[in-house]
Amino acid sequence: MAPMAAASTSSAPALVKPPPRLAAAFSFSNSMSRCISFRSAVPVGGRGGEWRRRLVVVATAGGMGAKPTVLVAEKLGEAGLEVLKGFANVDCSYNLTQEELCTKISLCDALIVRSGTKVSREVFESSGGRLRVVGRAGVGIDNVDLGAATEHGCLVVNAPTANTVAAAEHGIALLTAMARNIAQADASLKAGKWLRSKYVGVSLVGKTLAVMGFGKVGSEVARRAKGLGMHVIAHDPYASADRARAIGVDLVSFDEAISTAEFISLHMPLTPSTSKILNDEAFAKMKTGARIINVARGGVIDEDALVRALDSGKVAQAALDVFTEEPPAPGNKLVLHERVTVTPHLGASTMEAQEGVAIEIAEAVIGALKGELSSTAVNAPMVPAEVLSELAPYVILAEKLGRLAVQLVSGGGGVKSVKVSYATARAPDDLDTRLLRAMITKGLIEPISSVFINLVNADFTAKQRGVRIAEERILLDGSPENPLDYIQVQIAHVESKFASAMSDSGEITVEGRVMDGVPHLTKVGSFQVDVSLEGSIILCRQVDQPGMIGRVGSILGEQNVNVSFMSVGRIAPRKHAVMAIGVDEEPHPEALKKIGEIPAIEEFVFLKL
Ligand SMILES: NC(=O)c1ccc[n+]([C@@H]2O[C@H](COP(=O)([O-])OP(=O)(O)OC[C@H]3O[C@@H](n4cnc5c(N)ncnc54)[C@H](O)[C@@H]3O)[C@@H](O)[C@H]2O)c1
Ligand SMILES: O=C(O)[C@H](O)COP(=O)(O)O
Repeated sequence: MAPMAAASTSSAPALVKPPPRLAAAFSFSNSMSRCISFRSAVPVGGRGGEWRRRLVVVATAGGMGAKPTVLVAEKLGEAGLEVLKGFANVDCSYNLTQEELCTKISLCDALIVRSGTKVSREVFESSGGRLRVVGRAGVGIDNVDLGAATEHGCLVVNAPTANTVAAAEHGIALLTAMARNIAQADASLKAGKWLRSKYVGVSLVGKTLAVMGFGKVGSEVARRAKGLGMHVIAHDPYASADRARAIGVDLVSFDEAISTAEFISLHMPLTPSTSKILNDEAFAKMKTGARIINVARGGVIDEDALVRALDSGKVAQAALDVFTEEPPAPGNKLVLHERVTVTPHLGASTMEAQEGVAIEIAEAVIGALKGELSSTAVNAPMVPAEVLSELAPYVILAEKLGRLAVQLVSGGGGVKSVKVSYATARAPDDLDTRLLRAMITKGLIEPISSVFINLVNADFTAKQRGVRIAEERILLDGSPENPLDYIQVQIAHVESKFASAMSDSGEITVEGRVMDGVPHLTKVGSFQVDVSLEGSIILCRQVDQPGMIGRVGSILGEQNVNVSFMSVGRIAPRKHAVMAIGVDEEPHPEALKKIGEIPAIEEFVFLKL
């Protein structure tokens, strides 16, 4: 047992023993059966302890240190597969039915898909919690149930850039092919006909193209169309006018775009607000003889309305790479329509794009499996690596304060109103608290539930459980060198099993700081303490008198419980004091009982960190 000498009572908290090396974790897993833990904060020496990110694959279903398993459910470029194989067991199983996918998924840590696999709620439910990452080898994530992914704490990453040019080139290919009836003329000639007058086309130069969705693909299409001599306008409620102006494009309203253009090219994502955005009403506003190109998603067009517009002559032609149902059912009227040019979702299908996408998604999935926060995360905030590294010890502090606070609640389940205060000299823009909030949530909820919490599902889970977490910043004068001075967590409208943890205003209150890179508990209720946050903690309120530290220490010593820290905070000499004792092992209930029987001890609580 560690000696307990030199502990003292004073109004300033006394530090008895320096903390041993700390290695707490921001974990993407809640149990050793899950594949990753991001053990993020290991002081590696140097002044004040330098924090370095350390990524540890802790376990898979195959046991500690076993490789994770990645299911690749659609064809992926070889280069990406090679990258994956260097890190994981890779199971390439294409054309799975939903049932087969649901069966396989419980054995997989990651899943990689393109647009042809529906990653439904059922898939997440069937994974039994093992699936940590879904990688979408492409842009559109409308085939992934993001809500279900988030609820299951599963990160979704995509590969948003590698197929941009391919999609833009395909858009231009469809535009030019449609204008000159290439597909129809080709089919006709192959059928032995020579119909020169039937396939007279229309010119592009000087015509107006409306680009609907001025993102990555849309802007590349616009750039290329300008090269063809077209007048390009765009509609995108979220795009920057400066960026559009830089390539000579005017941003206009939806109605202006569709009513003034001869060609309308769709480049927005499929979302509830873009679903069937081209419908009867929109077609009615178009110029007669308008031409439509869609390399975005089939669902942004009301396909029945487009058939009607084609049949009435309102729309002269359409060129479609994407369909509401893929593959379209046999007999689909658009596919068979004489004035519609179709391709089977080939926008991203160039050799170059597929290799690029495969590498991009392989790297994103491996990063996510290692616990790194991804720059292409779709359902989690992106936290830059340098911010993460700086926040690492505060991340641990945040989780432990949450854990302590909830264990102080009698009953635990009634936590509804939490206030987190960040005392900082930094301006709000220089302190991103999302990660800290997520970790406090993890600390608050995990001890009282079977849910595991990570950055993906923290806010969702808190909301679902009716836990309201209000954040406030206490702006301090001084140097903003460190991100935070202290974090305080308060739980309101609850009773505490340790009455001294209640602040004067009636909330359970715990406060902590990072000292020399190590998280410390520095306040409980209105008592100041100082105990390094590791192992477990015993908090005792006692009548402040000599010999208390020795008595408690001897009881723990008899039980071979190692004391790592002791500190005492008191209100005034010989009145009440709160003693915080850090212990490496969980004391036997008998020892706790004996501590409780010391006459001067008024209350005590044992808390696991
Ligand atoms: N056919 C293919 O193989 C293929 C290949 C790549 C991308 N895509 C699809 O193309 C689309 C665009 O991809 P991207 O990489 O350019 O995405 P992006 O996110 O860079 O761009 C989408 C743009 O749409 C805008 N937008 C959102 N709602 C809108 C609305 N109601 N009206 C107008 N604009 C709106 C956004 O502000 C954004 O600028 C996606 O649907 C993607 O899935 C298809
Ligand atoms: O959204 C995308 O990236 C494209 O639609 C490509 O889809 P694919 O990967 O199925 O070709």
